[in-house]
Amino acid sequence: MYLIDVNANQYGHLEFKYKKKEQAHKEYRKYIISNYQPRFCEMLISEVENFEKWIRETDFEIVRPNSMNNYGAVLDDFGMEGTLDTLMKDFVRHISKVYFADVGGFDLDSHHGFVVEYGVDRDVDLGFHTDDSEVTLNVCLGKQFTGGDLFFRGMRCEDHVNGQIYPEEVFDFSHTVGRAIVHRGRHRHGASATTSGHRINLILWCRSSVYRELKEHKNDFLEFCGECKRENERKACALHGCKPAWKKGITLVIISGKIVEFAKRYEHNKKREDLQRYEELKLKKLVEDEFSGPEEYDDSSSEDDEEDDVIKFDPKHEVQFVDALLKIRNNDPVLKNKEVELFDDVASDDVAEEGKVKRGEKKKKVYLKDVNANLLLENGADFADVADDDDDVEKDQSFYAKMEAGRKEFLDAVMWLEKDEGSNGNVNDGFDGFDIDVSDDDEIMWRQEDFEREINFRHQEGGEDRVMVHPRKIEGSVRKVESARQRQRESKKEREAERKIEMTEEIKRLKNVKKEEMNEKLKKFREIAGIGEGEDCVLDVRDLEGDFDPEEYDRKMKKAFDDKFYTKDILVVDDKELNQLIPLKKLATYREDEFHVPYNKIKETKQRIRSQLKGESSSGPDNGGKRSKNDAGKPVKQVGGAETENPESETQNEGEKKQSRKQRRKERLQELKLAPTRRMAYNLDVPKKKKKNKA
Ligand SMILES: O=C(O)CCC(=O)C(=O)O
Ligand SMILES: [Fe+2]
Repeated sequence: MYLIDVNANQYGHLEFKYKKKEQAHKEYRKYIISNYQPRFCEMLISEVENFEKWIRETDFEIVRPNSMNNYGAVLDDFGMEGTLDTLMKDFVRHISKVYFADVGGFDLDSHHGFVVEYGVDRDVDLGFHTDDSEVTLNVCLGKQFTGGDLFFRGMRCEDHVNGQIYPEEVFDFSHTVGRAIVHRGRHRHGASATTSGHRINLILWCRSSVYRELKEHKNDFLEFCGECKRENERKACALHGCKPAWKKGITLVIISGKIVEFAKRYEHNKKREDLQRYEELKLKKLVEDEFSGPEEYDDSSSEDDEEDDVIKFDPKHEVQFVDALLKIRNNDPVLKNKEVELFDDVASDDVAEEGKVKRGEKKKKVYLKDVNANLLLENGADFADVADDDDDVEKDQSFYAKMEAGRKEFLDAVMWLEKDEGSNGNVNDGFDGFDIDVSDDDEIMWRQEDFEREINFRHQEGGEDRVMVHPRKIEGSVRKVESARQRQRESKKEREAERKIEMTEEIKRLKNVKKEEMNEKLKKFREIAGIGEGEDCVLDVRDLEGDFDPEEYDRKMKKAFDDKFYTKDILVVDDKELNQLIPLKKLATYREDEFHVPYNKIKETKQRIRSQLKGESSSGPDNGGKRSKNDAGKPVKQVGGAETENPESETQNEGEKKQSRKQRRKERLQELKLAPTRRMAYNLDVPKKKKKNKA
C-alpha cells in the first residue's frame, strides 16, 4: 500500500509525498492528510440544519440531492455554488488530473454539490450505484455515528454496470469525520447502514464537458472498466498465445486533509458577504435596523410593480408584433438592413397617449436588435436558434478553444505525472494513472497520445454519423399564443410571492448575522472592561454601530472603565497592569488576540489594588474625584468617572476632552514621579481621614 500525503497547506498547491508502506492492498493508493478543518464542517452542518428547519417550517418542497436520498440538500441551491466551484477547480482537479485523467479529470468544469444525511430517523443506507459524475469528492463532515461504511465494487462502463464483482475489486472504506475520498463516478459503490447517530457527508460530483463530448463519439477508450479490460486482455492473449494477467491500478484516492485556507476563506467571505448585503438592504431601506422586530419584505419600492400586471392590448401593436415575428422567422431580406424599424415602441406610445411625452420629442425607435432581445426574453433560448445561426459558429469556436485549453492542461498533467514518476523510483510499482500498468513508459505515452487523438479527431474518425444533440427547448420557455399573457401574469404573481417570502427569510437571516456580530463585539468589550455577567454595561449593541464619534467614545469608555476605578487606583498599578486595566488598545480589533487579558485576571488585579488602597487610605470617591492643579496650573488629568457625579469637575472635563490621550498619560506618569512633598501638597498620597482630621 502507498501512503500519499497531500499537503494542502498552501491553498490550491498540493505537495505529494510518496511513502512506501508494507504491502497491503497493492491496488489502492491512499492520500492521507489530517483533518478537514472541523470549523468548516461544523458550519456547513449548521447551515444544512438551518436549511432543513426552514424547509420543515415553511412546508417547502425541495429537490433532494439525487433520486436515492430523501434527506440532505443541494448546496448549490443555498449560495454555495461559487465555493464548491473553487473547491472543484483548486482542489479536486489537482488530484484528478493525475489520477483520473482518463475520464477528463484534467478538465472538470461543472459540478453538482450536495450533502447527504443518514441516521435511524433519516436515510439509513444507500444502494449500490454509480454517480452521474466523472470524479466524485466525498467528505465526511460529521457528526457522531456508527456504521455507514462505503463499499466499492469495481469500475464499470455503461454496458457492464451490472456485471459480476471480482474479488480484487472489493474495497470497504470507513468514514471518519474530516476525511475525504475521491473516486471515479463510474466506480460502483454504496453505503451500508448508519446504525446509530447521524452521518452527514458533503458530496461533490465533478463533471467534464470535454470528456462527455468525447464519449458521445467514441467509448472504446474507456479503459477503466474492469470488464472491458478483461475482455481486451482475453482477446490479446488469444491472439498472442499468452496468459492473461489481471493488472491492478489506482481505483480511488483517500484524503484526510487540511484545507485550511479554503475553510477559512469560506467562513470569512460568507460573513462579509452577508454583512455587506445587509448594509445594502439597509441603504435601500428594505430593513429598518437590526433591533426592529421581524419585518416583511416590502417590494413596493421596486420599479416594476403592479402596473406591470395589467398588460394593455393594442391591436395595432399586436399586428406589428406578429408581422415582425414572421419576418424574422422567414428570414426576410428586409432584416438585412440593421436600421429596419419593425414597429413603434409600445411603451412610448402609451406614454404619449397619456400626454406625458413633450411635443416635438422624438419617439424611441425599436431596432432589430431590440426585437431580438425582447423575443429572447419572452420566448427563451428556442427563438435564438431561428434568429441567428451565427451563434452556433460562436459556440463551436468557444468549444474548440475550450478543447484546446483542456488539451494543454492534459499535457501539463502528463508532464507533471512524468516528473513525479521520475522523482520517485517506487511510484510505478502498482500505480497507474489510467488503471493500466504504467511500468512501461511507452505504453503510457501511447495511451496519452491516443487520448489526445481521440479528442482532436473525434469528428473525423468514425464520429461523422453521430450528430451532437443538445436539448434546445427548455420546458416552459416557449411562448404559447392563447392565454399566454394570462399565465404570465399568474406566474409573475407567484414569483413575486415567492420572492417576498424568500426576501423576508433572507432579511431575517441577515439580521441575525448582524446581531451575532454585534453581540460578539459587545461580549469582547465586556470581557476587556471586566464587566461580569448580569452587571450593567454602559455600552449596548447600538453603540457599536454608526459613525465614530471620538468624544462620545471617550466619554463612554471613561464611564465603562472608570466608574469603579479612580485615578488613585491607577496610580498604584505598574505599567504592565495599567496596560491590562486601561485596555483601549485592546478594542482595536487587529490586536485583540495579542492583548487578550482574561476577565478573572482583570478582576483579580482590581481586587488586589482595592485591598492595597484600603490598607493605605480610606479615601472616598470625592477625594479621588477632586484634584487640585498641577504645577503648570493645568487641571490634573482625571481618569476617574467622578465627573458625572460631581458637577464641579464638569468644567474640568471640558478641558480634559481637549487633551490627547497621550498627553494625559504623560501627565499621569509625571505625577507619579513627583517628590513626596509635592504629592502631599497635591493631596495625592494624603489619606482622607488625616486630611479631615487636620481640617
Ligand atoms: O453516503 C455516502 O457517503 C455516499 C453517497 C453517495 O455515494 C452519493 O450520494 O452518490
Ligand atoms: Fe455515489
